[in-house]
Amino acid sequence: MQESQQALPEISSEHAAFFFDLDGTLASLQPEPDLVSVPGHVRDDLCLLHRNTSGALAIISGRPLAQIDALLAPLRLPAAGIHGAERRETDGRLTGTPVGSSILAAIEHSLTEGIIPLPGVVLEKKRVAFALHYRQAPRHRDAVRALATQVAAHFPALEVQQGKCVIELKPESVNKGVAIKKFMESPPFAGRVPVFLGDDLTDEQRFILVNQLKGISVKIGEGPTHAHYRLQNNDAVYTWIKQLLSPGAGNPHS
Ligand SMILES: O=P(O)(O)OC[C@H]1O[C@H](O[C@H]2O[C@H](CO)[C@@H](O)[C@H](O)[C@H]2O)[C@H](O)[C@@H](O)[C@@H]1O
Repeated sequence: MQESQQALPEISSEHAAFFFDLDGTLASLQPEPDLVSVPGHVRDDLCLLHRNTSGALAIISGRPLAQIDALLAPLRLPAAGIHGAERRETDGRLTGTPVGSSILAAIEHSLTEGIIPLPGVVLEKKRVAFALHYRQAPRHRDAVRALATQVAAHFPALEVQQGKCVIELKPESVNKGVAIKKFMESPPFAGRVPVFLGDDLTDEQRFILVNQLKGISVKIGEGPTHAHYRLQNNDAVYTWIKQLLSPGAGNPHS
């Protein structure tokens, strides 16, 4: 893991496939998930970049597709939601990873009961995953992790994942790396250079994957990382996207 990175290289949208994380990358972190928004000018720029790449731009997020769409409306981009458990392909086709409803009900019951003695901890239920948020009650971090681990032990199809002030229970067969690889297998992504921007600890494995694919990995914010490049914050991401859209960007011959 490194602390500092070189300046981002020139990137031509003709040859790149862009993958954006949402919270912490396209949107600034907020005290609660529902308070998040993506500025209108950023949505406009994503729309242009999507067009300039002939559609090779996808959102890779822990949020469900429905929330991704609500945050980016009216855009409906190719996307992997719930860390890849839900996917919308370039042609709009939807696929999902199923988890039995009785399992989901049992987990929801255990987590709901389990957080009663942990005031300030919020349970977010996604279609096939759960997030236990402790941003408002950081003192409960260890108890939240213990609860999630204990519940996951009964359901091997699910695994525990640490995020920023959140512990998630998600299908173990999916992750953002698998989602990026799948997009890269078909047009318009295939044959392009993958560019992935993320901010979280869970994005580190994705940075390693993108490095292996000879792509461009970009960490948002501070801290050690496997990413080769860094942008300091969301505003720097917005400025960088804007630069990609300027005439001749990334094309030394124009
Ligand atoms: O993969 P991402 O797009 O980065 O999504 C990761 C999780 O983001 C959300 O939680 C995080 O953002 C919240 C709003 O800023 C913040 O309050 C929370 O502490 C963060 O963990 C979302 O609620 C989760 O479902 C996503 O998995």
